[in-house]
Amino acid sequence: MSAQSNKESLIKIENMSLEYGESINSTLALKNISLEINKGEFICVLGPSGCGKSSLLKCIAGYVKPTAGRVLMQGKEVDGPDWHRGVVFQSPTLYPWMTVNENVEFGPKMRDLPKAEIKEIRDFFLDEVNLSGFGENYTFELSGGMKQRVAIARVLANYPQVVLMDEPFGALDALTRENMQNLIRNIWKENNTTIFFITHDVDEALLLANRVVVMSKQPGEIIKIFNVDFTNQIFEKGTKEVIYNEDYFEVKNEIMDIIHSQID
Ligand SMILES: Nc1ncnc2c1ncn2[C@@H]1O[C@H](COP(=O)(O)OP(=O)(O)OP(=O)(O)O)[C@@H](O)[C@H]1O
Repeated sequence: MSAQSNKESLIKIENMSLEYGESINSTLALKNISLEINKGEFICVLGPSGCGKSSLLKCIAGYVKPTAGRVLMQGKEVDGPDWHRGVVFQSPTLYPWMTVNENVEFGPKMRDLPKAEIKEIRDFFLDEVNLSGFGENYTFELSGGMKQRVAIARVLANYPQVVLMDEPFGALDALTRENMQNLIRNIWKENNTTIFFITHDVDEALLLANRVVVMSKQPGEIIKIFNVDFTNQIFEKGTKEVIYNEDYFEVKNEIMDIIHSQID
């Protein structure tokens, strides 16, 4: 069964607007956003630079409070950060004085889990991100892609209900980026994770998401939501065949047209 046919609501954004600052110096970043994120979905958000994508993610994470409207998670209003909503940023935020093992263990330790369980969780997720064998390394000894994989393992080790990713692969070279896309797609599929993922890259969105949300220029509003299935097709056929199919180009062109119409 695809994630689309299994609709159990996890996050509900209701008529949300966000204004930074006050009076003449204020910036309206988001306007009237309504969106439902269902369990097991992989949602990618696209839009022109400065349209409010990161602001939207921060509101869902609970880092920023909307000026109007609200964000609900399983019916309860989000009123601050919480490990149920794990966040992965473009630059991995790891503790440089800790080893890879210690970084991944951090969340489960904070939750006072038994030692054996912490070790089990750590080993499981380091294996998921193909970093078994690097546990004793310090993070400064790793490449950019490896650091980002540690950051993903560290978030997943908390078993969050949703993983919020803000251009997580934006700073990586093209090959590492493709590997990371394959990795996150596999993690999503294997663990039935819910992922909310911001990107500038239309191909990245189409190759990962079940739904692609396209936003307007600032103040960010949702212009259109595309239901797509290329990510599932990749499991069956392989990346290249999907990219070169007609449906793919049709959706890609429509999204590009919308984004271009929003750039002055
Ligand atoms: N803390 C803040 N204080 C004031 N204005 C802010 C703040 N954070 C963001 N903004 C403004 O809000 C608008 C949306 O910013 P945001 O970073 O959410 O957009 P974005 O779509 O993620 O941008 P990009 O694609 O360039 O990363 C921009 O005009 C930005 O300058």
